[in-house]
Amino acid sequence: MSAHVIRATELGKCYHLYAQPRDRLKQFFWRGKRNFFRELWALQKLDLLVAPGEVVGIVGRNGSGKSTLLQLICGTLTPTCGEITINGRLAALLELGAGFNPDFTGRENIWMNATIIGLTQQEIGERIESMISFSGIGDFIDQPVKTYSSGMYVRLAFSIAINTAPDILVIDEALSVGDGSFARKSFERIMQLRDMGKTILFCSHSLFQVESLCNRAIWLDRGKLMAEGEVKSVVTAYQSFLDKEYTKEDVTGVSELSAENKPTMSTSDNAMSGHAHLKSVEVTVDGECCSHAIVSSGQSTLSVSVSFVSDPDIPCPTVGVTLHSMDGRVLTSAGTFDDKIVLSRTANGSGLVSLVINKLPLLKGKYMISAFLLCERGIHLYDSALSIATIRVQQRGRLQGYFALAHQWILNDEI
Ligand SMILES: Nc1ncnc2c1ncn2[C@@H]1O[C@H](COP(=O)(O)OP(=O)(O)OP(=O)(O)O)[C@@H](O)[C@H]1O
Repeated sequence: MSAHVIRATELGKCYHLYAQPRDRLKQFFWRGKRNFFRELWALQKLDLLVAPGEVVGIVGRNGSGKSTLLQLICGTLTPTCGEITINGRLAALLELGAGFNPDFTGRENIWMNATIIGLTQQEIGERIESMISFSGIGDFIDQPVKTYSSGMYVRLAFSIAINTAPDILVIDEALSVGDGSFARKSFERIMQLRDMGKTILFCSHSLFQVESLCNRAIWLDRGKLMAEGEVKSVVTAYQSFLDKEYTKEDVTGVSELSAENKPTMSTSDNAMSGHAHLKSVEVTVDGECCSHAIVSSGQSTLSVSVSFVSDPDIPCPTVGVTLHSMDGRVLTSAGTFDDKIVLSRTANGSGLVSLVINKLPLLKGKYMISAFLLCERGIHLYDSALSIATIRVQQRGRLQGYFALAHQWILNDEI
C-alpha cells in the first residue's frame, strides 16, 4: 500500500456568488469580459497527507470549509484548483441515501450504490446478505425505497457504506447513525473499523468526541488551514481562538442572589433495545432544590443527581456533567468514565448517580449545568439534558473570573 491514503496538493474550491439572479444572466452574455460575481474560497490551497490508519479530526467554525474538504475527498465536489489522490476504497457517511433511486427496491439500490462505490458484482453478491441483515430492513428490502421511513432509508445507506470493507471512512458530524439500537450498532461498527486500523476522517463540532476518537486534527477557518498536528494541541489552539471570539459575559449581576432551575426532565421507565435515556436530572444546592437556594461562592454544596434507564443487555452507560457560562463555553466537566467510576444498575437497567461538589469554588456570575448519558467508553451519546439548571453565584470580595482555585502565597522571607 502507498505511504499515504490521501494526498491533497494546493487543493482549493471557489464559489461564484451573485448578488442577484440577473447578474448570472449578465455573466453569461458578457462571456467573461466582465465579472458580475464575488469569489468565495470555501477552501484555499490546502496541502494534506493522511497515512493509513490515521484518525483525523477536522474542526472549525460554521462555514470554515470542513464539509467542502470532505466532499472534495469523496469526489462529490470537483476542485477549482489543486489535486487530490485517494489510495483505497472510500466509504462516505455524508448525505446518507442521497444517491438512492426512490423507485428502486432496497435490494436494487444496494446493487446500484455498491457498484458506484466500486464493488465488483461478485463482491456485492458476497456481501448483500450482511448488508440487508445489518440494516434490519427485513422484508421491506424488496419494496421501493420511496415507501421507507427516513430511519429505514438512513439505516440501509449506512449498512451499504459500512459493509463495503472500506479502507477510508469519511464521517461528517454524526458518529452514530439512526436512532435507538441502530445508533449504538452503527457507532460500534465505526469503532471496530477504527480498531482494525482503517483510516478515518471525522468532522465535528464536538471537540470532546474529536479528542476521544482522533490521533490527529486539522483546524480550518475561512477555508484556510490554521493548524494541524497532534489532536490535543490543535483542539487547544482552536478552543482558545473560540474563547477570544466570544464576547465577554457581563458578571456584574452580584445583587441577584437567587438561583433558578428549569423543571427536571422525566421520561419513560423502559429503554428501547440497545438504547439508554435519562430519566431525571435534579440539581440541588445545600440540599434544597435549586430554585429556592442561594449559591454562595466557596461555601455551598452543589449536587447533580442523574437517574437513567438502559437496556440491561448493553454495557452500563456512563454519566457526564458540564458546567458552562451563559455563552455556552464549557468551564469544567466531570465524567464517571474519566474518574473510573463503574455505575451499578438494577436488573431492569435503571441507575442513579450523584455528582457532589463541596464548597463550590465558582466566583460571582450566572452558570448553567448540563448532564449527559454516554456509552461505556464515554464517547457515544445516548441522551442529554442541556442547561437543566441555571445558577447565580453570590460572592463577597472583588475577585474576578470564574473559579477560585486552591492556592497559597509564599512570602519572600519564607523562600
Ligand atoms: N454550493 C455553494 N455555493 C456557494 N457557497 C457555498 C456552497 N457550499 C458551501 N458554500 C460556502 O462555502 C463555505 C464553506 O462551507 P462548508 O459547508 O464547507 O463549511 P463547514 O465548515 O462544513 O460548515 P458547518 O460547520 O456549518 O457545516 C461557507 O461560506 C459556505 O457558505
